[in-house]
Amino acid sequence: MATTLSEAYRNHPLNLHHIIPLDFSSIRTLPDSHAWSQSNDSDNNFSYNESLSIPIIDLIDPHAMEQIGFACEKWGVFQLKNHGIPLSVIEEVEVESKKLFSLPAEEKLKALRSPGGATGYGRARISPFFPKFMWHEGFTFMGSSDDAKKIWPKDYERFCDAMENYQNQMKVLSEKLTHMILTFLGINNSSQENKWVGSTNHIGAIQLNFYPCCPEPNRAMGLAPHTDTSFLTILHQTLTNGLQIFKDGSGWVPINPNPNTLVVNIGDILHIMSNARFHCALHRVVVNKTKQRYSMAYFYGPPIDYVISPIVINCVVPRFHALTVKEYISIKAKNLGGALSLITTT
Ligand SMILES: O=C(O)CCC(=O)C(=O)O
Ligand SMILES: [Fe+2]
Repeated sequence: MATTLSEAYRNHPLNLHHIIPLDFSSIRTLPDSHAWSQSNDSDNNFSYNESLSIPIIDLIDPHAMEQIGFACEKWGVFQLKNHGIPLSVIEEVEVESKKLFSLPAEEKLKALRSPGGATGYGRARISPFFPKFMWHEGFTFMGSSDDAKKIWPKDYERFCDAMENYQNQMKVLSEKLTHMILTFLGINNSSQENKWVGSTNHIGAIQLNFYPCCPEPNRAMGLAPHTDTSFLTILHQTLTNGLQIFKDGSGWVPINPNPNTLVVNIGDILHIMSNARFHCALHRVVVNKTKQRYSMAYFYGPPIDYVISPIVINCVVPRFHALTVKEYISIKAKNLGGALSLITTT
């Protein structure tokens, strides 16, 4: 599974030689390399709409499937409670994540993601599309202990066990949500669209994110606006605000953390499969002056040779051309936000 996603990224090397091993904790003023706006235009860039809130769905509610379907149509994102992931599994991954990001820069750089690689420490994959650096560090894990061994040659097991437990739990939850979502879309469990769900032949990756305190949060960007390439993403965030979703007509809407609640968002692949019936949520992360923020995302989707095509019922015209996951990853790696419009049929 890990090798397959690596294969898709190998053809799109990221030029990481200009990564700034910025020791965020020692910085007192915002460097120009990280300044996204002038001090006088910051209000426009970072304003948001607090009058709206993203639905919170209880997974054990008998109507959860319909509620999830409606949330996907309206928002492309929802919050999930009673999700069944043990608190201890989430706490462990949080502890290990904090341990990793608190290391000195030179330790973390031992596991720097190679240009054609898919895992390890480094900047966000979307970085090359933006002129400024983000106030963010990331680490991608896909089941292998190789990167952790570079950082902790003898003492990597705790970290890897925590990541693996989290990954296994997230996979089970993703499969459950996927069955509910496909059923909502009118696809039965034995059909072709469902075959990858529950098999080992899928893509599952953990993305650890860290947003250090920032001296000028109104001029810096934690994670720039993007949609996820996944089928769906499940995210745990620590108790610091920062994640926002873009809603047409309303602007940026915060998804502030709720204890014991995960955030689930629709990625490009499900947006295509739903023939654009489901929204794929554009999201970003803003930063904070006094509070650090961590998040742990699990990206879930079909294997790279799976053909993504819109599920169309009642002679509705497909809005996207069919293509493999690998082809879509390749288009996204070159076009980011423009990728979907390149595969539309009209
Ligand atoms: O940190 C967050 O809340 C969002 C992270 C995210 O969007 C991502 O890893 O793709
Ligand atoms: Fe994301």
